[in-house]
Amino acid sequence: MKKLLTLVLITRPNQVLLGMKKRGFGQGRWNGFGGKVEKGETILEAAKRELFEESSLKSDDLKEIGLIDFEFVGDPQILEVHVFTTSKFEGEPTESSEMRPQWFNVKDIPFDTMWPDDHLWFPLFLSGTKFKGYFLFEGHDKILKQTLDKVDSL
Ligand SMILES: CNc1nc2c(ncn2C)c(=O)[nH]1
Repeated sequence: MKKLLTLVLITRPNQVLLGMKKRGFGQGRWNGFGGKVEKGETILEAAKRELFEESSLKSDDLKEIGLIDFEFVGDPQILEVHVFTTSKFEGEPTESSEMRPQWFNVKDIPFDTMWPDDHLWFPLFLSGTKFKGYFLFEGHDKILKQTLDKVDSL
């Protein structure tokens, strides 16, 4: 049982745009922008749509840089998260019902208010290294098992 999700990380020199999730899954944590892949849309189309819906930014340059499977003890649904990034975008980051956007210096990423896996793979994303990961969570704070590998292609 896999659920396809997208995650978009927008960068500008020395900075990453994150959004404070205001409700729902991951509420209270800074994260990239993204969400579910709907029927009839590609994963890339979903990433662009969610980016616009959650931040008002538009990009035709999203590049997939990571693939992460998240499993939660007791939940048969595995989240397959496709991670994209770009530094080419249009618009101004704007708060939405879902997200409050804010630019962070790459040296001050607020990992203590992000998902506990993020500090493990962010360095790979920031260095432009493609990666595949797997994280087994117990609840939303404890990682029981993990794998993280650099890959040449996704
Ligand atoms: C469970 N950890 C985790 N889940 C995420 C993330 N982004 C989207 N989803 C669903 C993330 O960074 N970590």
